[in-house]
Amino acid sequence: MVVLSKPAIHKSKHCPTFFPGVPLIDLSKPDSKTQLVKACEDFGFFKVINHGVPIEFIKELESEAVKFFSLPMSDKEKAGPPDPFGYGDKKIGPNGDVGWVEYLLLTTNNQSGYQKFASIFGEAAENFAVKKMACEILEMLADGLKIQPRNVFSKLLMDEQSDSVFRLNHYPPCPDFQESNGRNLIGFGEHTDPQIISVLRSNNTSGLQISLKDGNWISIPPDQNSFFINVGDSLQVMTNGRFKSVRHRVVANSSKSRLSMIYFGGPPLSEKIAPLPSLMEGGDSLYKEFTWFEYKKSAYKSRLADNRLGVFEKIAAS
Ligand SMILES: C=C1C[C@]23C[C@@]1(O)CC[C@H]2[C@@]12CC[C@H](O)[C@@](C)(C(=O)O1)[C@H]2[C@@H]3C(=O)O
Ligand SMILES: O=C(O)CCC(=O)C(=O)O
Ligand SMILES: [Fe+2]
Repeated sequence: MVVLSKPAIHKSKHCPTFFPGVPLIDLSKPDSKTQLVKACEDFGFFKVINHGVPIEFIKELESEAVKFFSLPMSDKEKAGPPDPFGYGDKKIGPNGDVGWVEYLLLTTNNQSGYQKFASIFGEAAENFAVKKMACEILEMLADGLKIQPRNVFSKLLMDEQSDSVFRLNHYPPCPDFQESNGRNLIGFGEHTDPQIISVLRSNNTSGLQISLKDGNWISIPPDQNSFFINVGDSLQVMTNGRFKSVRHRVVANSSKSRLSMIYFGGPPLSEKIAPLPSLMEGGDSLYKEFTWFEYKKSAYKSRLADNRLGVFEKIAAS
């Protein structure tokens, strides 16, 4: 990777330990919808097993990604810059955020100019079958919340105009960096995902951390056979704050590289993002009305760690 500027070194008061309490949900079990709702309320994050995505597809996609990131920089740069889609190195977003990461950002609706890469990864992403799984989870959540119709969330991802993104992140090992006294080199700085739902699969290298409601950071043990699900800002709004979009980050590893693949399921640009009427206690929305286009426009003016929903919150009357 070309060093452009120095990624942040994060000083945490406590060295994070692996947290045993992250909800593990077996999607084949009949009671999983209740557990899904609880996980979205308590953490905005959970791990799923028996997800139905063939492991061969995941492995195939992983080996394509390894091949891509092993290419000479001059070849990788042919797929860049990453605004809005393409190859990026260290710089994340347009507003000065940096991390110890290189990545490939792709649209899932094939309007990307990077056809060569879109065709390898775009098709693989479909085969990756994550969209189907994401929709199943969203339908189980609607059932768990007792909302009709059950495709109230999933139809947004199924829409032809769905503004979804597929991302491959590669965090090379950083051998010069000695982890000590709770200091971590940031691979991907803390943030929430703006979309409805994010589906993440990584290799067996650790690094992902989530923030609990009390603000403590916990490390998520990697599991290459499972998927990790994040509630995004849009789902927080649609549930009027009942589900929490999870703050998360990735810390770099001194000896092993981490490879992650994430599907960000988003709505069509014209979609109004607002609480579902049945979830508005006392009829009040916590948020001002906005479309996904307006939210994205505002998000792209923000820094990674910003609270992007803040400007759309209604100030509680005193
Ligand atoms: C700093 C930024 C990068 C980001 C767009 C943003 O302005 C704020 C949100 C960031 C994020 C986080 C989740 C996804 O990785 C991402 C693709 C997204 O939709 O929002 C990134 C954006 C990015 O890397 O371009
Ligand atoms: O790479 C990871 O494990 C997570 C990255 C992430 O949160 C993101 O790309 O939005
Ligand atoms: Fe994220």
